[in-house]
Amino acid sequence: MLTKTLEQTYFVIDFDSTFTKVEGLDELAAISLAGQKDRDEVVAKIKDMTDRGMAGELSFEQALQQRIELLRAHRDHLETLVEFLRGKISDSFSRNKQFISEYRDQIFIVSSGFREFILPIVTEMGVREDHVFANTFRFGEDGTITGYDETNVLSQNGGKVQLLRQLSLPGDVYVIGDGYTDYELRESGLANKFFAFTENIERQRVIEKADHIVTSLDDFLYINKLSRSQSYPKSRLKVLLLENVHARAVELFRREGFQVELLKGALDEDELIEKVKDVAILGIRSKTMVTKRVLENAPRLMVIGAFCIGTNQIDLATAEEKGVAVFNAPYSNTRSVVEMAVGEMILLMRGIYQKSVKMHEGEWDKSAKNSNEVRGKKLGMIGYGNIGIQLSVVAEALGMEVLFYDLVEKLPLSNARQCHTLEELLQESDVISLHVDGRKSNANIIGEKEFALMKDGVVFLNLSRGHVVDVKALAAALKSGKIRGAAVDVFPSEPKTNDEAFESELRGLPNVILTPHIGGSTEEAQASIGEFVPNKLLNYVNTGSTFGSVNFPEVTLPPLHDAHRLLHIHANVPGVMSKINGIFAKYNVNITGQYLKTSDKIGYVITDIAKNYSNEMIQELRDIEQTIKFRMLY
Ligand SMILES: NC(=O)C1=CN([C@@H]2O[C@H](COP(=O)(O)OP(=O)(O)OC[C@H]3O[C@@H](n4cnc5c(N)ncnc54)[C@H](O)[C@@H]3O)[C@@H](O)[C@H]2O)C=CC1
Ligand SMILES: O=C(O)CCC(=O)C(=O)O
Repeated sequence: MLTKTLEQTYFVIDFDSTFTKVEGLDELAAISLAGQKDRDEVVAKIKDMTDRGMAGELSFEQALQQRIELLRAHRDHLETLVEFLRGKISDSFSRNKQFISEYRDQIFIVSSGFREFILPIVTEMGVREDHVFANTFRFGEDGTITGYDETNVLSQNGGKVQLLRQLSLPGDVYVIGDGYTDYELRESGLANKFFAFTENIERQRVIEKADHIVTSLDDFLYINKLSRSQSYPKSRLKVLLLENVHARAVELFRREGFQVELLKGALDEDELIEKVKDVAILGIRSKTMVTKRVLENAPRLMVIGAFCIGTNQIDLATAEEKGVAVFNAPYSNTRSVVEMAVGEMILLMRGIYQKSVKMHEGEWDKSAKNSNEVRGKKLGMIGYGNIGIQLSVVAEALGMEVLFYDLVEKLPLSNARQCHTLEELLQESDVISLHVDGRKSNANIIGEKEFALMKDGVVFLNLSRGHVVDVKALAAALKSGKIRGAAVDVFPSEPKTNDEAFESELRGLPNVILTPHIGGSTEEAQASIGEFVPNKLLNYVNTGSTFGSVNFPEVTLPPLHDAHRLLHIHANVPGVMSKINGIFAKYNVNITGQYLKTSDKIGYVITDIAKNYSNEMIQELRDIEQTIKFRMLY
C-alpha cells in the first residue's frame, strides 16, 4: 500500500480572516464609503452579511451580490485596501513566511474574496501566483466596481468545492480556514482534514465541524510536525492574569499569540489550584497567595509575574525548586506610594482628614489646636529601600528631618541619618512611616511595646504590609491618644475583590485614614507595571534570560543566532553538568554557546547548539534524573 507523506499533502488556505486578520470586502467598504453619512450603517450591514455568509447562515451567492451592491467602490480604492491589508497579515502567517516558501508548490489560496486585493498580499508572502484562486471584480468605464465575474465558480454557492474538484490535487488535502465554506471542502470528501483557524475569529458552527481547531499557523505546523518559527506554539500556552492587571499586559501577551485569561479579583488557594493546572504564565498582584500547594499543582507553570513590588505572597523557595522563575516590578509604583505617604502625613499633622469628616456631618470646627506643619518635624522611616529613599528626598524638600532604621547598612541620601536601633528611631520621630518588605519575620515588628516607645501625639503610617503591625495594639494606641493620627493602606487580611466587605478594628476610629491597598494604584504606576512585567516574562519565555528575577540565578543571554537553544533547569548537585556535557559529547553536538548560573538549590544551564541534532539526544537530556524543567527555543 502506498503511504502518503506530507510531501504529497496540499495545503488549501483561506484568505479573509485566516491569511489576514480582517475581511477584505468589509474593509473595502470602510474605505470606499469614507466621509459618507451612511458609512457606519452600510459597513455594519456588509459585515453582518459577511458574518452570516461565513457562518453558513446565508447563501453565499446572495451575500456576495448584496454586498457588492452596497460597496460603492472604485478601482482606486483597491490600492488603499492592499496597503491596509499589508499591515493586517495574521501574525502567525507573518512569523512563518519560511513555511510558505518551503512548501510553495503545495500551498493553494482558495478564497471567495477578490483576486485584485488577495494576489499582491499572498505573492509577497511567497505564494505562487498560479496557486491563487479567487473572484474578480467587474468595473464600469469610470473605474467603479459594478459587479463581479459571475462565471467564476467561486462566486457561486458551493464554489470552493467546485474549484477543488477542478484542481484535482493528486494527494491529501488539508484545508485551513475560518468559514463554513472551508469546512464544506471536507464535507464534500475532497479534503482529508479541515483545520478551523481561530487566531482572528471563532465561529461556533465552524469549529464544531473541524478535525482540529488551530489557534495559529504555528499550531497547525506543530500538529503536523512541520518546520515553524516557534519551537512550541505560544497559542497553546495559557496566560492567567489575576487582580485586574493593566489592559496593556493583556495586549502584550495576546500580541505574542498566547491564550490569555484576565480575572478581576484574586483567587483563594483551592480556586487557584483548579485554574493553574494548565497555565504556563501566571500574573498576580499582592493578594493572590501562590503557596507550595499551588505550585505543586501547576505542572506547566514556567514563570510568575508579580505586577507589584512585594513578592511575599509567593513561596519563592518552592517556585525555585520547581523551576518556576518569578519577576516583579521593583520601581514602577515607588513614586505613587511616596506621594500618598507625603499627602497623608500632611493631612494627619493638620487634622484635615478629621475636620473634613466633621464638615460632612455639619460640624464647623475652625481652630489651630493639634494642627501642625510638617516643616522641621522628624520623619522616621523603618525600611530605607527604594520607597524609603524616594520618600526621604521628598520629605527633605518639605523641610523635614529624616531618620531611618534599616536591617542593613545604607548610604544615607542628603541629610538623612541612619539610626542604630529601632528604639532610637521610635523615640525621636514625630512621624513614623513603615516601608519594610513583607518577609515573614517582619510579622508584628510594631506592637504594643513599640507604640509605647513612640513620642506622644506621633503620626503613624503603614503603606508596606498588613502583618507588619499588630492592629489591635495600633487601635489601642489611637484610642489612648498616644497616636494623633494614622494612615493605613495594608491589612493582615484584605478582601479578595471589591465585592467583599472590609473588616478591621480600625474602622470608625477618628483621624485614621483607611485606604484599600492603593499605595501603588495610580494610572501611571499600573500602566508602567503593565508594560514592565510582561516584557520581563516574555524575555524569559523567548530568550531564557532571567535578568531581574527575584528567585532565579540571573543570566542575561545574547539573541539566538542560527542555533537552537536548550534550557535546562536542574537540582544543583555534583555531576549534573558533566552528565549534560557527556550527552553533547556522545552525540557529537556542536555547541555554539553555553551559559551556566547556579544558586544553592538549582543550576540553570543554557546551551546553544547547531540545528542538526537528534531527538534521542533531547530525550536523554530530559531524562537526566536531576532535571527539573527542560525546554527548547528556536
Ligand atoms: N501599599 C502599597 O500599595 C505598596 C506597598 N509596597 C510595600 O512596600 C515594601 C517596600 O518597598 P521597596 O522600598 O520598594 O522595597 P525594598 O526592598 O527596596 O526596601 C525594603 C527595605 O526594608 C528593609 N527592611 C526589611 N525588613 C526590615 C526590618 N524589619 N527593619 C528594618 N528594615 C527592614 C530592607 O533591608 C530594605 O532596605 C514592599 O516590599 C511592599 O511590601 C510597595 C508598593 C506598593
Ligand atoms: O497594587 C497592588 O496590588 C499591590 C501593590 C503592592 O503592595 C506592591 O507593589 O507591593
